[in-house]
Amino acid sequence: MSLVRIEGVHKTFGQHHVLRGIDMTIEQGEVSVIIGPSGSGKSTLLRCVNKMESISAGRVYVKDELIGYREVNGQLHDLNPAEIAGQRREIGMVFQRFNLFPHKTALQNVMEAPIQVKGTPKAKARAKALELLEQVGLADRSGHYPAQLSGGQQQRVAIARALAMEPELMLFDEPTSALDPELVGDVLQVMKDLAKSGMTMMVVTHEIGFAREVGDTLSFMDGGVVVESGDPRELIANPQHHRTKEFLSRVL
Ligand SMILES: Nc1ncnc2c1ncn2[C@@H]1O[C@H](COP(=O)(O)OP(=O)(O)OP(=O)(O)O)[C@@H](O)[C@H]1O
Repeated sequence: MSLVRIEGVHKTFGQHHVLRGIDMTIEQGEVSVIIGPSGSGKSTLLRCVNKMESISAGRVYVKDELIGYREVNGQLHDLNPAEIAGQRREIGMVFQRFNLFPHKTALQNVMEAPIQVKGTPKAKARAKALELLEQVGLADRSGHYPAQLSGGQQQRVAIARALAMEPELMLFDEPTSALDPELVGDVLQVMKDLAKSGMTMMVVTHEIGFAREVGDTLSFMDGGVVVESGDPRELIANPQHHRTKEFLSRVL
């Protein structure tokens, strides 16, 4: 069974048809990397997967559960916010900007959601958060506030924070784009380790090296469609579509 099924997804913002029929499946443990030019709809697609955006047509299923909607006689009805929040517990998201709580330490940032959302006892949430901070290489920074951490360290806290909810699926939206170049490697390493541990991941990135090395599937999006997808190494070495070729020649 595919963990994620994206079926015929369209998204319009007013007159602007941003997603024009996206079909994609992601298997358990798969790392699905999405590349494409600015404005091609990559972020919008990720945001449709966890219902941060409503979709205009189509369906998204995670673990066979329709995300964001209830289907009655072929018609989709919005789930209520509590139901959507319940589904989002299964889907961690890491953004370009880390958006940590500035007045909370790294440890408090990571502990927060399990306590607030899942009612996890504080001691248990703390122990798990410390474990996760160690996993992302920040065991010695647990008492630091975001302003005392580099961008790369903040992003690793953000990853630990998402993992604290024990998600089935992790969405990464250009997680290294806002970082100074020398900080990118540490964040990518954490993502690589996560991939190795078997996490299912959808990753929007401009890091072609990451796509080649870590991705199981690479999809090239342009103009709101998936122009081509396949094995990352093959697709990068031998793109079939002229739009993919043109894009890769600019970024490689
Ligand atoms: N909330 C919104 N309202 C109106 N238009 C939007 C909204 N969000 C995105 N768009 C538009 O949808 C298009 C696709 O945006 P999206 O952010 O998904 O692209 P992207 O491929 O992720 O680009 P980038 O690589 O620059 O992040 C853009 O033209 C953008 O202006």
